[in-house]
Amino acid sequence: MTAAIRNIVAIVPAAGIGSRMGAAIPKQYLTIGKKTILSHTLDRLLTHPAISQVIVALHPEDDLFTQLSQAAHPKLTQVIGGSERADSVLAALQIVDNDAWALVHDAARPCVTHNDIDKLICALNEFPQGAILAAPVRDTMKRGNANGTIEQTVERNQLWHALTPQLFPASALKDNLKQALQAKATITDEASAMEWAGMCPGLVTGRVDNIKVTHPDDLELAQLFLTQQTILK
Ligand SMILES: Nc1ccn([C@@H]2O[C@H](COP(=O)(O)OP(=O)(O)OP(=O)(O)O)[C@@H](O)[C@H]2O)c(=O)n1
Ligand SMILES: C[C@](O)(CO)[C@H](O)COP(=O)(O)O
Repeated sequence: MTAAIRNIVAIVPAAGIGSRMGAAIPKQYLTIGKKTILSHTLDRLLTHPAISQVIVALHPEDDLFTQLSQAAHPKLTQVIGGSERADSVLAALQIVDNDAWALVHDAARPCVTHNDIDKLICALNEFPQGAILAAPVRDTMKRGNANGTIEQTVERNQLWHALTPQLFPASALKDNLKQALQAKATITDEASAMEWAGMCPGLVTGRVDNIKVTHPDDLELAQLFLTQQTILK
């Protein structure tokens, strides 16, 4: 089967403030090795041969992005993000051609590999409505309650951690995301907007080192993974 030629545009929501990180600056501008987290992420996307353009959604008061070398990259376009992650993604989708595919990837996930991006793109042959990278849950899962004790054990069969990138037809994602937000649906990733519209996105097993840097202890883990990926190249 010949691979379909798709126009794939990467969207990087990078307009958050990183409150759970508790740093003096937004977490995407913290450095790992010699680059910021955002620079690591953008380099992974800008160097992937199947990605034609990278759109980064920035906080309206972001005065750090222009200091990154990637800011001048010819494939990169900036937009102003919104109050929630989904708003930032929707802002970026406004400038994506309707016939393109939107590959949405968190700025806070610097360890994504080209191999995982390739897996996701290839999976579109099996999942024409779109697909996401995800990691099957390994541990026994518990739901806690307000007093800090276990309420129940959650069935972990077919339970997955949703990762990014998440890859969908740009036009459908834009329409469904807009309508889901207008309906006040809880949208924490692109797949939830597509599910809200009745779609069935595919699950593509991704690497567990594709972590989202969220809390302070994630920084050391991301540094370890980035170092290991460089050594094992
Ligand atoms: N209004 C927002 C909120 C988040 N994001 C981006 O969405 C990604 C995932 O969000 P998260 O990890 O929650 O980042 P923050 O919102 O910055 O973190 P926190 O919730 O701890 O403030 C991040 O790259 C973040 O920059 C965004 O573009 N626009
Ligand atoms: C999109 C995401 O990374 C998938 O797990 C996650 O939903 C982002 O959540 P956040 O609270 O905006 O970090």
